Amino acid sequence: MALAVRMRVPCRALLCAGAQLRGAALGRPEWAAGGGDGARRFASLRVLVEPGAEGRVAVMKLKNPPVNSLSLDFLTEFLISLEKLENDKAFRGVVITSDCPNVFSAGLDLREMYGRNPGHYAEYWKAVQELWLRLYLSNLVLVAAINGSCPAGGCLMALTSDVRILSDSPKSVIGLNETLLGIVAPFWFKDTLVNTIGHRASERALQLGLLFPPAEALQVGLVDHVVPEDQVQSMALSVMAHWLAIPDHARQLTKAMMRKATADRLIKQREADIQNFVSFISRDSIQKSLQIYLEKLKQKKG
Ligand SMILES: CCCCCCCCCC/C=C/CC(=O)SCCNC(=O)CCNC(=O)[C@H](O)C(C)(C)COP(=O)(O)OP(=O)(O)OC[C@H]1O[C@@H](n2cnc3c(N)ncnc32)[C@H](O)[C@@H]1OP(=O)(O)O
Repeated sequence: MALAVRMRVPCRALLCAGAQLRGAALGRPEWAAGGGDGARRFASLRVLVEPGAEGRVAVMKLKNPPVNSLSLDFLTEFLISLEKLENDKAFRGVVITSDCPNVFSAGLDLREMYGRNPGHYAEYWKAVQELWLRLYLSNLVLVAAINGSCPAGGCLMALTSDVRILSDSPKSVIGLNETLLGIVAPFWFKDTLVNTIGHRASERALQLGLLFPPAEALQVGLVDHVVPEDQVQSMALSVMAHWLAIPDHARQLTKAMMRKATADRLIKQREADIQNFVSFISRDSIQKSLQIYLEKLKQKKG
């Protein structure tokens, strides 16, 4: 019952139950507690959660190598971890960072959107929506410690945070580059960007599929700080301390006031958005674009 009362996002429990079933069906343990404070430190295959130095802050490390693509399995494990943190009153803030060198997240997993059936596309898109809603409306202070490349869905994930710190490295580019793949960022990706950098800058960034290098990302307001790579984590914790100095109730209500209307737009038309996605992604022309893009990614190596 307590869980039901705390639920602000429809179907979350169902999604998580589905994830656990899928994990069980694959015959692997979903969670392994570790360390002296096992109750607070937990890990799934693809998400590592560690308490920060002061205990009020958790660090979530994305570890879905090689590039932290947001596969369905990754999304379900991430959502379960986040729910655990939301339900644990001891935690007030979360730093989200990557365990994969040079990449924060490559965004949505292209293999989930290419060559599958409509049922799979629908299940996948529902999980992507869920990720955005849960992060965007989180009561926790979220700080994205972006220690590498951050395109498309990776950028969306970072944009849900309250603060973004980007490593000052040539690999650390960030943006919604969907048009470069021949696909279109959904309205709620666009809304999140507009809420962060404004309408004109978003229009340009979205149409051109811009991936901003650190200095430009800072200038346009896509990130809040750019620091040397080895200072990303410490900067995130220091910014977090600043945000945690504000009383939770006042900060949380203010965050909801700023974000609820944007989230409600999707909540009101979730099913239609799923259907739009399924019919868009199933088009032959879109599948062809994705195929070409995937081939380009592979050829890059050879
Ligand atoms: C009007 C109607 C509206 C309807 C609405 C419908 C809208 C649909 C929108 C759907 C939205 C999508 C958002 C997305 O997130 S799409 C994903 C976009 N991501 C990218 O463009 C990033 C692609 N990747 C890279 O650029 C690079 O990989 C990297 C992140 C810069 C890292 O480079 P690095 O050199 O380290 O690594 P490699 O490129 O060699 O990659 C290693 C292997 O990983 C595979 N890979 C990379 N990215 C992805 C991915 N996103 N999904 C799946 N797999 C990925 C790559 O192919 C390599 O695989 P290999 O080892 O098997 O060759």
